[in-house]
Amino acid sequence: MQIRKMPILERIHEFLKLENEIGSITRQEAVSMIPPLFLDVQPHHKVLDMCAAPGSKTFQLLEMIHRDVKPGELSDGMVVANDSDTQRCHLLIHQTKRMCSPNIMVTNHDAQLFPGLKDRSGRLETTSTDAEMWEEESNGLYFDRILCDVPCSGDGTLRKAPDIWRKWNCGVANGLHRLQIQIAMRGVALLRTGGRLVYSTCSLNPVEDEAVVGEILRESRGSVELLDVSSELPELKRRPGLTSWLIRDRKRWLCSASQIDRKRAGAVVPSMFPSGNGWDLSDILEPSTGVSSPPTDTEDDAEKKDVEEVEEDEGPPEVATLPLERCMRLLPHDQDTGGFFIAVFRKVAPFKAIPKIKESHKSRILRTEKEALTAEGETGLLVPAPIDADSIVAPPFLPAPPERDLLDIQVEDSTEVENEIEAEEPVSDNEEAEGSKVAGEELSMSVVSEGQEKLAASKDPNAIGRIQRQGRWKGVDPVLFLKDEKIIKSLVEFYGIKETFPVHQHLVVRSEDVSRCKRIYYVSASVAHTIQQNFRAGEQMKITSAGLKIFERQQTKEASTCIFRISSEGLPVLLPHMTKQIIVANRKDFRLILAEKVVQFSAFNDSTFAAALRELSHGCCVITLPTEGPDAPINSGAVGTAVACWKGRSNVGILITKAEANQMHQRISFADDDVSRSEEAVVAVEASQGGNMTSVDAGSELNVSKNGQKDNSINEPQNGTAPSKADQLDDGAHNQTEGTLMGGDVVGDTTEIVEISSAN
Ligand SMILES: C[S@@+](CC[C@H](N)C(=O)[O-])C[C@H]1O[C@@H](n2cnc3c(N)ncnc32)[C@H](O)[C@@H]1O
Repeated sequence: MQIRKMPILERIHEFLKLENEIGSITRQEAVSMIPPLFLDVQPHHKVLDMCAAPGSKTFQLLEMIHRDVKPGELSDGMVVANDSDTQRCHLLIHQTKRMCSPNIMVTNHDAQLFPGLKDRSGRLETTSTDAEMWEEESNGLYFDRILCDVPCSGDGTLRKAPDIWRKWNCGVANGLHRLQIQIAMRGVALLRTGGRLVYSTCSLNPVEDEAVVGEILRESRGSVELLDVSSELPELKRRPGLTSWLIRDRKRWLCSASQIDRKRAGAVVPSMFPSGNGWDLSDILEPSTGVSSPPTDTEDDAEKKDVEEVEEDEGPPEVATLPLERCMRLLPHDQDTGGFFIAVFRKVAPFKAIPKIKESHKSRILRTEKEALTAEGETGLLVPAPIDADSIVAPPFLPAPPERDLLDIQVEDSTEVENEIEAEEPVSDNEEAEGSKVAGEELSMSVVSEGQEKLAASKDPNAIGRIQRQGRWKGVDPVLFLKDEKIIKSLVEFYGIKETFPVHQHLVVRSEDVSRCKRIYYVSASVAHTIQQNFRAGEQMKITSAGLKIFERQQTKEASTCIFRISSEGLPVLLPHMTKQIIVANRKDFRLILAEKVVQFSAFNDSTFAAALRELSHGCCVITLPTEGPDAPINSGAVGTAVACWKGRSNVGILITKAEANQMHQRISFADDDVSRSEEAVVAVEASQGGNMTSVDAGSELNVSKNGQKDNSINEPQNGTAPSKADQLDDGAHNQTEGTLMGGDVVGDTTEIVEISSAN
C-alpha cells in the first residue's frame, strides 16, 4: 500500500515524513531487519558492516551496541560502516547520526579490499599500556561481528520493486557471484577467531546465495563453520538452504562446471555449482598468449544468440556435500515479507589462505601483470605457499596503499564557509540552514576530488585499484586528534565538563589548522583506538566520518568565552556530564521558547527562570525540563528533554531547525492537552457520579495507565486533536523564512534542539 497516494492518509504520511526527517523513526522493511539479529551483537563488540549504505542495518547494529547503556554511560563497542559508493556514504552518515553515537566510523572502501591495519611502522610507541593489546593491535584490525549484506540482484524485493520484473536477467546474478565471494572472504579474514559473520542478500537466486556460502566454506578451509541457527528466533518462518540447483547461462541450464562452454569460462565459474568442482586456470588460458578472454558480448547479444542455442539435455544436477541446508531462505508468502537469504558463520580457526588466482582477478591480473607472469611462470602463481590471510593488509596481488602525502589534504578546508554575522548573533552553518539537506552536511569534511569521483564512476576495476592506492586518500580531510589545550580547556571550563567525560584523545577534528576548524567530533575509546591503529598502519583506512559531531564553531561579534556551541547530536551524550550553562525551565516557558524560537528574557512567565538566565555566561546554554515533578518531560527517561540555546544580552534563541522545534513543541503540547483533557474528564465524571470516582478508576477511559499514573505517551497523535495543533504549528513555521536571521539579538533559526534519547 502506498500511503502517499491515498488522500485519506495524507496526514499520517506527513507525520511519518516529518518524524523520519528529524530522526525519531526509521522506516525499514521488516525482513531486512533480520540479518543483524543473527549476529548476536554485544555492547562491547567491534562490528564491521561491509556494505552498509544506506545504513538501515547499521542503525540496528548501533542500537545493539548501545543497548543496556544507561544515559551518561559510554559504550565500549564500535561499528565501522563501510560502503564503496562515496555518495551513499553520505546517506550512511545522515542515517547513523540520528543515533547520536560516538562509537561509529564510516569508511569508503571496496569491501573486498578493506584494509587490515597491520602495523607497518615497526615503532613500539603505543597508547596502550597492555602488552597483549599492543601485540594484537600490531597484527591488525579484527572484528567480533561482521555483516556482509552484499550487493545482489535484488529479486527478493520483486513485490515492492516491480521494475525488477522488467530488468531481471540471469546474467546480473551470475555477474555478482564472484564479487560476493570476495567480499565475504575478506570478511572471514577480518573476523576475530570465535566471531560471527552473517552473509545476506535480498535475492533468492542460489548463485548469489548457497553457491557463495559453499565457496566460502571451501576457500576458508576449515577456518569458518556454517552455523545451524534453527533454534534462534524460533518464530521466524524459514526454509532450509538448497543443496542442489542448476545454473542458467544464455538460456542454457548447466548441471556442472564440465558443461561450461569454453568461451563462457569468464562468465560462468565452477564455484557457482553445488560441488564447486571444475576446471583450473589452465583451462581458460588461451595457449598462444596465456591471457584469458573474458566474454565480451553484452546481455543483448547473448539473448540474440540464445535463439540459436540448442537446449541440451540437463542431466542430473549436482548435490552439495556441504551442510547448505543450514542457510535460511525467507520466502515472501511464508510471512508476508520480501524475500531474503541469510547464512551465519563462526570463525573457528585463523584463516590461512592459498592465494590462488580468483576468477575475478584473472583477467585483470593477466592484463596488468602480463610481463611479470611471463617472467615468473604460471605455476608460481597457481601453487603459492600458504599465507596468513588474517594478517594481510589487502588481498593478495593488490598492493597496499602507500603512505599519504600530507600536502594532499590541505586544500579541502577552503570548501567550508565561515559566516560572519552582525552584532552578537550566532550564525548557523550554511549546511544546517536547510534541514532537508542534511545528507550533504558532511561534504565539507569528506570532499572527494572530482578526479576521484570520475574514477569511481567508471566501471573499470583497475580504476578502483588506482583510487585506493592514491597517497593518503587525496581529497579527503585528515582525521586528527584535537591537541590544542587552550580550546580543550575553554570547553571543559565553560560547560563544566566532568572527568567522567574524557576529552583528551577523544576529540577529533578534520582540519590541520585548528584555528579554522568548524566542528569537533567526539569519538568513543574504541573509535579512538582504531584511529590510532590506522595512523600506525600508514593511514590505510579512508575515513569518511568518525564519531559524533559534538561542538560547532559559533561566531559572534561579542565574544563568548567559548567559541564552540554544542551540536544537537552531541547534546544527549554531553549533557549528563555537564555542570555549567544548564538551566531548568517550567513547561510553559519551555513551550514558549519552542514556539517562538527567540524570546526576550522579560517575556518568560517565570521571573526566577528569566533572572537565572540573565546570570548565565553569554553564549551557548542548555534549557531543560526538570526530570521529576509536574514539569518533567514525557517518555524521555532519566535525562529529560533539553534544547541547546544561545543566550544573548536580552534574549535567548534556540539552536535548532524549525522542523525539530515544531516536532518537540507538538509532542509537549499533545501531552499537555492530553493531561488537561484527562483532568477535565475526571472532573466531569466525578461531577456526574457525585464525586466518588478516582482518577485511577477512570484509567481505561481517561488515558490513565493501569498503575495509576497518567499516561503521557504522545507519540501517536491519532485521536483527532492533531489537526488544529499541527495547523497552528505549520502556520507558525511558515511565518518564518528558512535560514533568515530573526529579530532581537539572537539568531535562533537553524541549529539544534534535541530530545534526549535513552540510547546514550
Ligand atoms: C544491499 S545494499 C546494502 C544495504 C544495507 N546493508 C542496508 O541495510 O541499508 C549493498 C550496498 O553495497 C554497496 N557496494 C556495492 N559494491 C560494493 C563493494 N565492492 N564494496 C562495498 N560496498 C559495495 C552498494 O553501494 C550498496 O550500498
